[in-house]
Amino acid sequence: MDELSILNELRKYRDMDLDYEDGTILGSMCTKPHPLTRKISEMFFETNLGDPGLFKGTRELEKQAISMIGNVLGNKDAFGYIISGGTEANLTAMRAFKNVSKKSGKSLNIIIPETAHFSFDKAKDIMDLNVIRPPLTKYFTMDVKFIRDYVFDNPNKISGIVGISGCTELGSIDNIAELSKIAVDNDILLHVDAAFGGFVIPFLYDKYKLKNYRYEFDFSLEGVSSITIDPHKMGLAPISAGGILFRNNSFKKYLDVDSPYLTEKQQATLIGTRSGVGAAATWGVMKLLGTSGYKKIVNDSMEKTYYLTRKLREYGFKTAIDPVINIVSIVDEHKNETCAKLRENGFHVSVSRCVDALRIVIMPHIEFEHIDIFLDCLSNTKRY
Ligand SMILES: CC1=C(O)/C(=C\N=C/Cc2ccc(O)cc2)C(COP(=O)(O)O)=CN1
Repeated sequence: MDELSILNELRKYRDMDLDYEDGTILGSMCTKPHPLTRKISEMFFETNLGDPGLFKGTRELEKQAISMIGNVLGNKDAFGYIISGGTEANLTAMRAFKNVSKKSGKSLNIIIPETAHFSFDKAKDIMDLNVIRPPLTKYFTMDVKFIRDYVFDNPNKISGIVGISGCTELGSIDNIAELSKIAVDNDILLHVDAAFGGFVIPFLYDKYKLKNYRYEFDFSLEGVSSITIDPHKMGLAPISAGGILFRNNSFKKYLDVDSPYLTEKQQATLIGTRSGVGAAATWGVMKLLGTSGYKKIVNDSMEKTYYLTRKLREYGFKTAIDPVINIVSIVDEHKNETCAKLRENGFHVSVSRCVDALRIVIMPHIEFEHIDIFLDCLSNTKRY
């Protein structure tokens, strides 16, 4: 085949994919990347941060991107990497937990909520974590009184806590401020999974903040040791661009392995060969949008979230919780059937595991008219 026929053949497959701009993708936490990142991808498409001595400029951009994200998270000394995604970021944090615990002689007992993303199931499988699941409050956050008592009753037995800032299914935000105090009081590591919430919560207008939640989650809380925050979700960077940040580079020794044949003699990331596109695109889109740009994106999404929630109630639907961030959970005891029918009608929603509800994520590609069309489709689906 010559190049043109290869491209024509590939186009046939690409045309089978859905398009964010159609407004029918309602269950995704990714969206159309910012147009600037297309040019950046082209510029950096052959770079390899797995051998950074060959790509010193790209490595510098990764460091600056981490520093920019660190500034958003209240820590200019943050250490970390722009990696494949939130899964790799969470695995990396658990790997650091495991190695710190090994050094301190603590057993690998980690408190992780049921609302955690399934990447922690992979971490448990790979690293034999002993996971403790605390009870949840009616706001789908961990019961911090239970955690404080449990840690007190099991001195020196808990090596880490994972808190979620914007959980995958419902968007709930754990009480990180309280978890931070527990972590400091008991010399426990605290990892915050803000894969989705990290590019939402710092930019959220107060008028969208609910009184039942504590929104602080970043390094300004003394007990937070690491944070997952993904530019390829609400950061508008292209896939793959996940982020893992640690409070400082003292954590690097818990991640490094010798990499004798590379330009750097030690490598900390799980993935070896890795494109520099994610790092460069994160740098570019953050420079372009800045705080005001992300505030506009986030609060426009919240406006649409509130619009959907208001209209749902007019149609007689209920939400499992009031929207904490741009995620809406529509109570539906027949969630799987409804999800299938909506899909037959061209709408791609997802379902929650922890409640009987449809899960809608109002990403920047969703417009008000998309919401109106979806609501009509949902209402017709539920009528019969
Ligand atoms: C709190 C948290 C998450 O909501 C999460 C992913 N979430 C959602 C990933 C997703 C993206 C697009 C799509 O169409 C469907 C799902 C991950 C893993 O992030 P990933 O490895 O980049 O997918 C970690 N933590």
